[in-house]
Amino acid sequence: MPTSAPLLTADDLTVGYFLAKKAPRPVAQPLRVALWPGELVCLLGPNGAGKSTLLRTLAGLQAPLGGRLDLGGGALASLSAAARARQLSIVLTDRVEVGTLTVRELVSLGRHPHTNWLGRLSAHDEARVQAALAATNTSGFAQRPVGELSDGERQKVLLARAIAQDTPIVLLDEPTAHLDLPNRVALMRLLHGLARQTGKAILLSTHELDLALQAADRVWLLPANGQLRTGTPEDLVLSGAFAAAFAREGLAFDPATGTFALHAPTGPTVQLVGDGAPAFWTRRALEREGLVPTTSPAALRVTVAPAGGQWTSQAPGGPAEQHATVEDLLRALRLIIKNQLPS
Ligand SMILES: Nc1ncnc2c1ncn2[C@@H]1O[C@H](COP(=O)(O)OP(=O)(O)OP(=O)(O)O)[C@@H](O)[C@H]1O
Repeated sequence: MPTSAPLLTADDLTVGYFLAKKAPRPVAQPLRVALWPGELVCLLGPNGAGKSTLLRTLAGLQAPLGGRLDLGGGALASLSAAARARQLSIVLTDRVEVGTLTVRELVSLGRHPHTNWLGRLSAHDEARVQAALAATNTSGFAQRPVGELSDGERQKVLLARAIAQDTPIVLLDEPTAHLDLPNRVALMRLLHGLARQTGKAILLSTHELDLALQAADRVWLLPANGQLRTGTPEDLVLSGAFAAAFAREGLAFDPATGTFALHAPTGPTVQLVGDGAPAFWTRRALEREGLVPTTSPAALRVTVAPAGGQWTSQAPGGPAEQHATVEDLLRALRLIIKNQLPS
């Protein structure tokens, strides 16, 4: 745990909605959390668990049903909108209507909480805008109208605006939603570096479980039962909390590989001999076939050459057969299973 003071604390905080006749409808159990400087925190949980509701509440856009929320040492509710905007920026998933603003103009709006009443940007403000455009790889279309951008481009521009706002706390609701895989990885790397280098606390909700487990310093795990758990990704995986939060019938999280099992085994066990990338990908192919790869001795054996490019299969009592591709190997295994390993 960092030694400095937290930037934001929530105590006994209940988030949710007031329904008809002011009846409160909490979407999570009362929670106690803190955001620390320099940490990238990923808020994970299944659909409808309450991630957006929690983010909006932490940003002061939605009143809590109960409890206490402090920002920068004082109650969040007591801060003016301008003071709050100097402490905290948020990017939501809602589509923002920006008229004919160009990318640069929209990102420049991020400096608004720091400018005087005329709203004129200083050289320092301009430099911040420029740096935010560069960091998010959006300088190339700075002069284009935001209305003409693709969803992924717009998402990066909104992040650029939040970075230009340069607040100690940054909250992002599903910032990876419209990005392709390389851009998702780049974004997580950017946010992790930003938190580390600038001491900001960055909290983002995401359904990118794999990326979040790799990048997050801390995970806030919000399961459907509304009981928030926090910890390092590793502690939450090893304790079983992560698997429990995403448990579904027939879907299991495998803590040994950090992935959800896509294929249910239906075939025999195969001893897989070999290591490195060739063995990893061979294992994936065997699992897709419904086989159960193991390192222990088994009647059926597959050996992967250390440099890849060559596989050997061997049925019980049969000769060893060479294969040049995974495709050939799988074809041979299907024949062996059909003819020599009757179920
Ligand atoms: N304005 C609203 N009034 C009442 N209930 C709402 C309102 N907005 C959302 N909810 C409910 O609050 C719960 C949490 O919704 P929320 O959008 O916070 O979940 P989420 O974890 O962000 O979901 P997702 O991963 O699908 O985006 C859901 O049951 C949702 O139906």
